[in-house]
Amino acid sequence: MRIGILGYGRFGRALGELLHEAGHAYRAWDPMSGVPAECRATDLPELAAASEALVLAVPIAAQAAALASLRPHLQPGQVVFDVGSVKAGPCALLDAQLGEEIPHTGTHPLFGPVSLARAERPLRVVLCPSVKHPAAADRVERLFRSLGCEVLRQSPEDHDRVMATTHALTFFVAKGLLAVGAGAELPFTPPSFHAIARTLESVREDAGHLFAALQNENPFAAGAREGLLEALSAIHQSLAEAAETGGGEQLSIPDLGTRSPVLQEARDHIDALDRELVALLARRTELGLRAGRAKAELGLPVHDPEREASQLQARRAWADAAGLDAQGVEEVFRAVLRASRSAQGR
Ligand SMILES: C=C(O[C@@H]1C=C(C(=O)O)C=C[C@H]1O)C(=O)O
Repeated sequence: MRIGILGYGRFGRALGELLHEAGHAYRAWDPMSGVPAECRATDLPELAAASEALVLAVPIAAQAAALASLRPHLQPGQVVFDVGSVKAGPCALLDAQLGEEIPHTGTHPLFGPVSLARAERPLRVVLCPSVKHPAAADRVERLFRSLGCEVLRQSPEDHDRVMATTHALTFFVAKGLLAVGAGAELPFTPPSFHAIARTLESVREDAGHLFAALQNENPFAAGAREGLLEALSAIHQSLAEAAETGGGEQLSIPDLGTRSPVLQEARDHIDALDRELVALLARRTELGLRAGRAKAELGLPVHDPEREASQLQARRAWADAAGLDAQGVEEVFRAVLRASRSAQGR
């Protein structure tokens, strides 16, 4: 399928790379940011004429204007979809501006430039079909599946309701934590903070317009924020009361039931950890394939003994620092490198 991307910001560019990796031809147009010459459309009419599917990858606040300027150049054989993080407004806009005539569907890819660069998997997409165009939803679903994505269908409202308490609240809490200095360089942090520290990092890296859109364009976000603030005040209040009365009953964490025996518990943790290791190996394989494609474009061979030697040296040093047997860790990485090379076809 020939794809046209309207809007070549951070997401448009990342989507273009994903399409390219999956072997799709795409072209892009953006009046603001520089599209590389090899995939740049001359102008909007030319982009529309050359594409079977058109992706609206502009900030939500700019969707109406972008769609209005695209509309005169669209044909009924094409399909249009947006990739915005909220769905009620954008899906209504697509329906209003494209109507019965131009097939369209709303989508929200649950990944972005940061998670794609880190080769995080699985890639998931929420698809909000227009009742007017069931076949368009099927076409766009097939396109995303061909990129290796899992596709989940939802109504725009159901999508936005879930996003209000997850996406919007995560950004809200992260903003608050950053505002009180939790994102600063700190001399030490406890393990319980590590997961949220990663969230702060990705929120900081996200485009500025995203925060406003998540909060203001999602019809359920304000209610979710109020609910969270009320819940936090109630906890704050009961902490203050407990401090006064010396009690702590209402603050005790739920009873987790009988603890599993030590061996079982250790094995459960080992299984969970190995599962994480396998997920990490999958990401590493993906990154190896990406490096392989980059080397192919540069005309370099897959096997790079110099790079491997320095990798093994660094990993031995990391093992030493962690109090592990350096030789054993080196053997693990030799196996990892062999698997990575063979995934790259060598
Ligand atoms: C991925 C690459 O290709 C090969 C595999 C490597 C790896 O998996 O880390 C490293 C060097 C190469 O022999 C690369 O060059 O970075």
